[in-house]
Amino acid sequence: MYVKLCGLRTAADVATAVDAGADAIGVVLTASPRQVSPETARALVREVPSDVLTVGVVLGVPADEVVRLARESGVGAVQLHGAYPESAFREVAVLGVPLIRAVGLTPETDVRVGAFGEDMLLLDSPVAGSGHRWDLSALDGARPEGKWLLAGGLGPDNVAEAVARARPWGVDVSSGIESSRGVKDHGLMRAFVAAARG
Ligand SMILES: O=C(O)c1ccccc1NCC(=O)[C@H](O)[C@H](O)COP(=O)(O)O
Repeated sequence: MYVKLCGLRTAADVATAVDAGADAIGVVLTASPRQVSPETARALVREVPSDVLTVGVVLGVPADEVVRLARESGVGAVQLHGAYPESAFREVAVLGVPLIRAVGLTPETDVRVGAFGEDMLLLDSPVAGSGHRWDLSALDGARPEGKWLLAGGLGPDNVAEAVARARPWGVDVSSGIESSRGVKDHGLMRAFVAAARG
């Protein structure tokens, strides 16, 4: 089970994620209570061992700005949230790093991993980083195959049940490992990784 911990903001968050065994860590580079500057992101990702993927998370900024933010921060992958067209993925692909397409699941969603040139698909609640769960029965007629991550309102207490129901390749979390908005709880981070793999 691939585990990504998102919205990290401090060196202690990153050290805890790595020590807990996360496969990927996310830093939010655009408007959010969890946003970090490219300079802060660069300092954080520098501390991450090469076998842990560092993901820059973006929403609502144009593709050329995504490229600039990724270069300035030095992240090893980019997660594009929301209504980015395929052309935006082509533009961001100039970075030569793995891309994650993060979307809410609707009847119109293309659930083929790689349909937009991405390396992973992330199925999330309609409002990114909100901690809201969504109805997993929507997957019944539209289950992706391959490298897809489940997100949206997951936490240590519900991730095992959600994994059993949705059978994703991996999971992603932000709100469910926080003590308050934007503040990671290191105990919850460790508990989440253990529960996801349990
Ligand atoms: O966290 C944010 O504030 C955020 C802002 C803009 C784009 C994405 C954002 N977060 C993405 C994530 O944290 C996760 O990929 C995912 O949405 C899960 O969030 P949560 O439901 O809080 O676990």
